[in-house]
Amino acid sequence: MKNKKFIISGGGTGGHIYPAIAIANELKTRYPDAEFLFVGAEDRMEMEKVPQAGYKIKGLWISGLQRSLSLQNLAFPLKLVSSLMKSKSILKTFKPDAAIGTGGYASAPLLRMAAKQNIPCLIQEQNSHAGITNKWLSSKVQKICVAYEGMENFFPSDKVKLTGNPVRQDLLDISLKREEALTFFKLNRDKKTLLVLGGSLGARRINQLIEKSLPFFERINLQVIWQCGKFYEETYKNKGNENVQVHTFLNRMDLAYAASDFIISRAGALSVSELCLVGKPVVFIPSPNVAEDHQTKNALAISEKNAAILIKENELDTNFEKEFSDLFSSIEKQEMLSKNILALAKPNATIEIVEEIEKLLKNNN
Ligand SMILES: CC(=O)N[C@H]1[C@@H](OP(=O)(O)OP(=O)(O)OC[C@H]2O[C@@H](n3ccc(=O)[nH]c3=O)[C@H](O)[C@@H]2O)O[C@H](CO)[C@@H](O)[C@@H]1O
Repeated sequence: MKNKKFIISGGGTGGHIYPAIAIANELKTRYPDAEFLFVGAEDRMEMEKVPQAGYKIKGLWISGLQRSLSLQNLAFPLKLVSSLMKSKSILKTFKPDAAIGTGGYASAPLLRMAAKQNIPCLIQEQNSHAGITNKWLSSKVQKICVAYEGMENFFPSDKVKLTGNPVRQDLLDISLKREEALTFFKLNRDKKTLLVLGGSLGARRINQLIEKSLPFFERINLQVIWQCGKFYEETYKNKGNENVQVHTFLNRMDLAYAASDFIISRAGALSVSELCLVGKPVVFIPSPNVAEDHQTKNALAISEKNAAILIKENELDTNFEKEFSDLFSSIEKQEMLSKNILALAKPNATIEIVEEIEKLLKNNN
């Protein structure tokens, strides 16, 4: 039997890249001889993160349409045509058995051309509000795996399958990695640890809050692992001290989660799914600057079940210290949040998505 070939496209931000890598890893365990090719946008973070995960990637000259009027939009039709042509040629050479898209603009031309060539196509939507690319592709692909109920509002209902978001397997058993994690981050074992996450690119407002709150964290004797994001590296890289470590990006998220006792995080879809598996007390500070305010919806789905604390950006100045102090001083509250958020985890999502891909392969034989 000929070895399987899978082409996978998703990127722009970590929220699209890591689901793609999780799906590839699961496919690889089932088809150890399979060939994989990723397709991304040539100037985005997938071009670095995908090879780091051990996969080949080709870049397309493509970017998203800016929401505001912008000169960049003038080049968009040209980029789209060029990406469609390059996708066609990549597909012709690689000849995949299936194409998988996890959102982000590079997946639009690739999956569009794959569908046109009758290659079985599956897309995965991470958010409770469908992204532009996935909406555009939904009529062309065979299967759409989603993480939230009610996605039939965006997609043809007969194609939708509720699986949850595919999360990297190394996050599944982090409780066993606590010791390794404390050593890895050189943490003081007598102090509690706060992990601060601004999403894959970092978050300006969270960084401002953390900088302002450092004396408060010092007062309550808390040590901090602070992921500031690559855009904010210059501003914050020297703000660390004995108790505070500043990182641009954390490559070992499993150990960062394992080391932490409290987590402050943006509410990107993948972060939320990962935090459910991790099961620690979380304060969500959703970005208000994303389409349809979807991060607030992601966070509300958790906080409404008493499974995390949600503080909106415009309430940080008045509420943060009080809410965090209450959490810090109440073991009961910490345990309740941990228990409730763990109950929302969907650890089998990746497996279920791969089973859907296998069904497509069978139907195509
Ligand atoms: C500003 C923006 O447009 N954000 C969107 C983007 O978020 P973003 O790219 O931040 O995505 P998520 O929060 O969903 O996921 C972040 C991913 O990056 C990883 N990570 C993060 C920091 C780090 O230092 N190391 C690391 O590995 C996390 O473990 C996670 O796997 O895509 C998400 C999924 O479509 C959306 O819900 C978000 O609204």
